[in-house]
Amino acid sequence: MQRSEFTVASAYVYDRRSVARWLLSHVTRYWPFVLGFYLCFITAWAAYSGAQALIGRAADVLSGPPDYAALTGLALAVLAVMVTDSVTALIGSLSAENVAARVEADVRQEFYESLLAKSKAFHDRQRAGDLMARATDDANFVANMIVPGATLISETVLGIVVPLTFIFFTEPRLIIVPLIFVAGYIVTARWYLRRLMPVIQRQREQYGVMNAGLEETISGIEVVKASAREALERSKYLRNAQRFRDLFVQQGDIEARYLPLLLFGIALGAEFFHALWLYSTGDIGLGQVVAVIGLMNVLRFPTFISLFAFSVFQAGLAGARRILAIINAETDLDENPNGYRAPVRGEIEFENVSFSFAAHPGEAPHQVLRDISFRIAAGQTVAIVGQTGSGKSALTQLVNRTYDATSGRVLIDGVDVREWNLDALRSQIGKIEQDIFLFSRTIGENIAFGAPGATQEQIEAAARAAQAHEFISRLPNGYQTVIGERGVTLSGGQRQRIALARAFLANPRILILDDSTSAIDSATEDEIQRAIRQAQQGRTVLLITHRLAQIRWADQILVLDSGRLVAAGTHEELLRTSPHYRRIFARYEQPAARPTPAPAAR
Ligand SMILES: Nc1ncnc2c1ncn2[C@@H]1O[C@H](COP(=O)(O)OP(=O)(O)OP(=O)(O)O)[C@@H](O)[C@H]1O
Repeated sequence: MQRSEFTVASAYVYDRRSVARWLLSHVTRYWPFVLGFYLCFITAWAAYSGAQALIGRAADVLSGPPDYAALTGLALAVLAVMVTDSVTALIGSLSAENVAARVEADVRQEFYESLLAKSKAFHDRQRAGDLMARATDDANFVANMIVPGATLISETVLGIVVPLTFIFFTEPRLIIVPLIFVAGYIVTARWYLRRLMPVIQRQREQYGVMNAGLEETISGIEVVKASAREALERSKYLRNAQRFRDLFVQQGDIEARYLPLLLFGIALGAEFFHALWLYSTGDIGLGQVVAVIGLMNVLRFPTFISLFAFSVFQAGLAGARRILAIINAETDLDENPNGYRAPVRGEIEFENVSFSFAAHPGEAPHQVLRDISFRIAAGQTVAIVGQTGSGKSALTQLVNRTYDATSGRVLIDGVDVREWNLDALRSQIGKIEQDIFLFSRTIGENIAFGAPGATQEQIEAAARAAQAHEFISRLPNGYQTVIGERGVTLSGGQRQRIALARAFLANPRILILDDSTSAIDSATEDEIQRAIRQAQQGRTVLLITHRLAQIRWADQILVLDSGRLVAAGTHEELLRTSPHYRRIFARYEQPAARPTPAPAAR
């Protein structure tokens, strides 16, 4: 069974063992519509071919003595079958459209849920723009694969089989040429598809690459502008767009060599010749000649349209392959639905923990944490210090299972984090990241992100505790102010206070604060420090910070150096015993020459 960090109990189960099975399981979910489509289209093609046979019979009547009653009957019959053809084709199309629209929506939903279920390590390896291309464009191609792709292919098959059946019953000998044509058609169409498929697959991939580049440039537009890299980014995009265009030109080249149309022309001529020869020997009448040529002409549409239908179908198949590859991609963690659930007390223990980020294929894994052991009692505040890149963030990411330790154990309240139910564990651990992410929703919704049922009073109380209420109240719409894309309309300090309010409201038993007071002025810092001190009450806090005042308050300080825990203790102890700490302390002290707020009594 596939691992997953998130599952929807009521989700429909699709067969994901291969692309064909997956698509089939999506389509057959709506089998009554599929059945409706086929019944309608078989009727429509039978009616259309039947009309040709009736016209042939009319030609027979016309070549004999005048029989107006028979001609009127035949004309009415042609009218009736053509109306039947139109009505059933219409109902059939509606059924097919219904299936396509539903499958497209289902595929997107399934893809989205699978993305939510993947681990952070999986997302580290993916480019957001490429995932978006799969969710939007590829899902759309899957729908196109059904309408017009599969419907036109079905029409192609019906549009060949039905007229051939009518030809056989008109005159069995006249089936020879159409059968040779069908054999030639199958061989040439297969050859065409084999050439087309790799080009279309590359097209889909290239679209993902192009989209990923676009997404990166837009997300990093500030860096692009600050570095005056517009021209370079433009030429990179142009190269990607040209590669995409070239693949379409290549597709056009393959399509231009579509041989079945040429075969059809030859077959029509040969069949006409054969029919006339049988007519000249008196084996068949004029009506049969007219009917058979009419039926042969019916083959023209399916032969022609299959060129387009195959391309659309192949593009859908390539899109489906790309979507299913992500859905089926192995993820590292599992939500452990039957795992341990309990209110967290807040005790954290690392037992000989080592950790490496998953390496790219062919690369040696880069060990970030090495053989780390320590114990934090519930309710303690622990500062983690060390040079940049020493593994401070990585260490905290093992606590809430953003990643799993490569070896050793991380225990919360004496239970290995891997044995915890993932939801129970994560919902009780709050984190304020270095780079605070705010959603383009109202400030109130952002604060209530971890506690969706919170009332306005609770949201405001949390904002007050985080020293954020005042600035929020000054905003034009207060708590209803919608934050711009990626929170750009707020300053760094304001964002940090919103993140703190979010943490207050979620009220986690363990709180991780990653460098959360960097780059703010001292007045704001003072407010934030007050908020942080409040946040520390009654919970275990892991603090990654360069602020000496905060480090001094800590019950315990962990000193990391290149992924190793080189010292642990209180500020005074470490000053006496750890040269590493003294060095870090000295470095932190210099930029802190400006007044830092006095540590509050704890
Ligand atoms: N997603 C990732 N994939 C691979 N390597 C990573 C990833 N994130 C961080 N690293 C690497 O892991 C090492 C430790 O990073 P980490 O962010 O834990 O350091 P840090 O001590 O928190 O640094 P800083 O103080 O600069 O935030 C670094 O060498 C970094 O390059």
